[in-house]
Amino acid sequence: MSSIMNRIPVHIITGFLGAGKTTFLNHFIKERLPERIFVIENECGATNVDGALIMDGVEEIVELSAGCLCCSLADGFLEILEEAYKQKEQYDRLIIETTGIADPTSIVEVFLTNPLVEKYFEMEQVVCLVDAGLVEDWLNETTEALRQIASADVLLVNKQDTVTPQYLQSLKTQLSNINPQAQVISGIKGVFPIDEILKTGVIKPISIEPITARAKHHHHEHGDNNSHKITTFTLTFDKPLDLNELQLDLNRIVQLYRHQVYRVKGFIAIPGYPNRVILQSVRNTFIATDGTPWEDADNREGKLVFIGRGLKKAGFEKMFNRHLVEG
Ligand SMILES: Nc1nc2c(ncn2[C@@H]2O[C@H](COP(=O)(O)OP(=O)(O)OP(=O)(O)O)[C@@H](O)[C@H]2O)c(=O)[nH]1
Repeated sequence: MSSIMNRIPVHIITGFLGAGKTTFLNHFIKERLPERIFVIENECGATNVDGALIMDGVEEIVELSAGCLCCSLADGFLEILEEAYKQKEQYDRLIIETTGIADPTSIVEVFLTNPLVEKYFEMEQVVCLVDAGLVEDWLNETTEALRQIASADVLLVNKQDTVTPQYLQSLKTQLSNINPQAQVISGIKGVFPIDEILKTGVIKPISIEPITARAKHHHHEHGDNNSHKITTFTLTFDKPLDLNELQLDLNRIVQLYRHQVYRVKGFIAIPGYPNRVILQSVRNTFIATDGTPWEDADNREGKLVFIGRGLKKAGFEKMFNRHLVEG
């Protein structure tokens, strides 16, 4: 138990090319002084410039330039984590800055599914920097930007000086519509409220409730009428689900729809179990974790938010409804 208590907090900073990740990282480090931060920088390609741009005040910067964290995670990353763990007395937090085209869920996956890594490190949140002026273009032209936005717990809309206040407002609404679970904050030059950001994170069971509650406000469809053809919808279940049966289908979803489903996250009730079961897709897997206990007064309703491209709610609804059981 004590090792769980002392796990090292991990934060992922992602965001499309040039969105302001390094600028934000420097702000983070400055704001948290005298805390010591261990930074893992991932550069895709031969030249590794980001490391040189990071300000003083970090305990250590490890640069991983052998390949994208997203595409060749394998050994290099685990070795770096092992090294980071050995030095754990020397710093307070671990921050991983991904490349501008990384899929951050591949990194999240390691922290949630590798038992050794999970024992020593605690995934706190995925922070995604968004370039206010360019993000619409990136969403139209790439899939990476959407994957990053879909997997984030916090969306930091940077470079607000490059757009009008009206546009900024509509962009923030659009981002909330895409990822209803994420907190959306706008700012400039990477300056964002770190304390507020550190409080977020839906991966931790305890915080799933308020965040899903926020999703209620955007509980409508953004399918074919959305210019990016991005679909976000929420399935609600008024009864418990048979997790064993469901698991087979969940795995089918992530295999069959892996190019379309970018994120699924939420919680369900299962018969006779006292806690919410948190379900989330992380890359090609579905992970079920323990959530907060149900209170007697709760009607055990489950909710799952789907984010992807061209997903049809009705089909998923039908599939899930097959697994509804009496509580
Ligand atoms: N106008 C404007 N420029 C900004 C702002 N924030 C950062 N920049 C500039 O945007 C450029 C990219 O910032 P970085 O922090 O290097 O972005 P990054 O996401 O780390 O970039 P990559 O690692 O190349 O993907 C730099 O020239 C920054 O000075 C902002 O709020 N407004």
